[in-house]
Amino acid sequence: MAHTLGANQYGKAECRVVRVVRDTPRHEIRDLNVSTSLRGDFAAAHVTGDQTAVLPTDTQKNTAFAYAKLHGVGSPEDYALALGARLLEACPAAETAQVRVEEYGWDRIGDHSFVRRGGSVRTAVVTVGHDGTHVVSGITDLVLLNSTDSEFKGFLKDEFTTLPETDDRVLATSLVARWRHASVDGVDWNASHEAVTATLLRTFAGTYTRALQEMLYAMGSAVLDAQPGLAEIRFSAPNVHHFLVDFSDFQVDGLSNDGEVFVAADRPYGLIEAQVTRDDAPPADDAWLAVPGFC
Ligand SMILES: O=c1[nH]c(=O)c2[nH]c(=O)[nH]c2[nH]1
Repeated sequence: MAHTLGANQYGKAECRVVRVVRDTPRHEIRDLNVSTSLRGDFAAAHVTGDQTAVLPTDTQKNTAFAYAKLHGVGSPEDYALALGARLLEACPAAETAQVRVEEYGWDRIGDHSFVRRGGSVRTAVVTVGHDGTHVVSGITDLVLLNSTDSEFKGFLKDEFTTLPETDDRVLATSLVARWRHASVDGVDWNASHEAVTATLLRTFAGTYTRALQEMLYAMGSAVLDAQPGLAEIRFSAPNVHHFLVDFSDFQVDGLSNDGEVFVAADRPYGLIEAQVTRDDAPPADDAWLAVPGFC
């Protein structure tokens, strides 16, 4: 039966490009989800299998990361214009190069610390019983990032360990934190929630850590120190890995990556969970019953 190749395009979808500008101690970040598509005369690739005209999607991805450094990300439009022009030039069979960008906004909470704009959700779990009432307040999807002051080294190694040690990495998490009130009498719930959240942010921004584990304990300790009315706090913290993109194999003179361009990976992720409890905390009874997502 006769048939004809119709519309086609190809590219790399959802490159999670994170650009850190760290020329001064006050870092900037731009966080993008970048997709590229080339359209043009790619009939041979489909019909005869001849890939001569095809600029690999892998190359398109590499270019997206390299351009975050070479051109920078002043704005998504400006970056996309530069990347699109480069892809069109690099692939003669292409008639158009489309670059689609989603940018995630971050608010500053320190010189090198940021909280993702607008995503977090306040939670409350109240258990009313004949023998007592418990309130567990919390926050989910609190996305935090430190662009320095984080290391991970000195860890246990075996024959399957390949992770390089690092004394300067991006530390990012989408935090779930829940805290149990020791008493429910006379608590200003809104003020309490605001104060705990502020302590979490301030501690995340102000603490040099050697692991996410150390950060959770620091945040938990700071919250219990500042809020005598709390009995305990529990955390579930995915380690949102930001891998330094390796530019060393690119044939571009002087292109280095000194902690400036990262790929934000979504899966798999480390999942670090911890509880910090005041020594004289009243018993939790069934305050945590059916509260999901904790160790
Ligand atoms: O903060 C971290 N804690 C870990 O336990 C761990 N494991 C790992 O591979 N990276 C990290 N980072």
